[in-house]
Amino acid sequence: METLRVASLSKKYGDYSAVKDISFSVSEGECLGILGVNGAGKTTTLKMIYSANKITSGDVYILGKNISTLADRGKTNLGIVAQEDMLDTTLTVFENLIAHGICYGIKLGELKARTQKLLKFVQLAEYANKMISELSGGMKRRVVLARALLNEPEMIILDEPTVGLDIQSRNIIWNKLKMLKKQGVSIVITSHYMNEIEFLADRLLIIDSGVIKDEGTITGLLDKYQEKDMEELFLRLTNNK
Ligand SMILES: Nc1ncnc2c1ncn2[C@@H]1O[C@H](COP(=O)(O)OP(=O)(O)OP(=O)(O)O)[C@@H](O)[C@H]1O
Repeated sequence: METLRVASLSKKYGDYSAVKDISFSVSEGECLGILGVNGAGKTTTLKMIYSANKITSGDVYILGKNISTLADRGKTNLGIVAQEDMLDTTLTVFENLIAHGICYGIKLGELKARTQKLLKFVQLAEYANKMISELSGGMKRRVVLARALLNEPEMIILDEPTVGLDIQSRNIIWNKLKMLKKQGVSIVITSHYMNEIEFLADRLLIIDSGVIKDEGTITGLLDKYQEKDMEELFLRLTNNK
């Protein structure tokens, strides 16, 4: 089943075209890795999918529904890990998740149970009552991942989820994402870490200057361009080689 379909999506900031007529789709339980140099248009694309950016033209369908027709756009089926953590530093870890869950209309009893389960899932159960300011960067990213999963989304969108994290924190996040994928959750992820993409992505979308340069499986693209690794492939498709 198709979880996400992006059709002829474009974004202009004033006269500048950041995303130009791109189309792709993601199936149930599939992970799509979006690669591109700084400024290629990855975040702009993701933000249009999760309704943080106004779409200039084109359509986004989540589980077959055009998001422009949804009253509460995209909220119901999406989990979002944006580049910025956007955690409330005046609240504890537990309170942050509860406040977020309330926004989704999850009943308090159920919300508390989910929060406890998710904090265990991201290995932060013992930090539940700590203030956000007492956490390391890696711990905060794990709280953001737990927060993204509170509404039990069918698709998670992650914009550079592990940037700056140590390998332990990265591994925790990667393994959790792999587990979710096995459970049928669809994932769209951007990253500058090729090993992250190699570990998680079933399919790649390489974008450059707002257009799709190519897409396919890692092995399919390596074969097509006769490159031996992802870095070489990436450099070739983004005109740096
Ligand atoms: N709010 C904005 N107003 C004007 N231009 C913007 C805005 N946001 C992004 N841009 C421009 O749009 C282009 C695409 O930016 P975007 O953030 O989507 O790139 P990206 O591929 O996510 O880059 P990075 O890897 O650095 O996160 C860039 O040229 C950027 O300067």
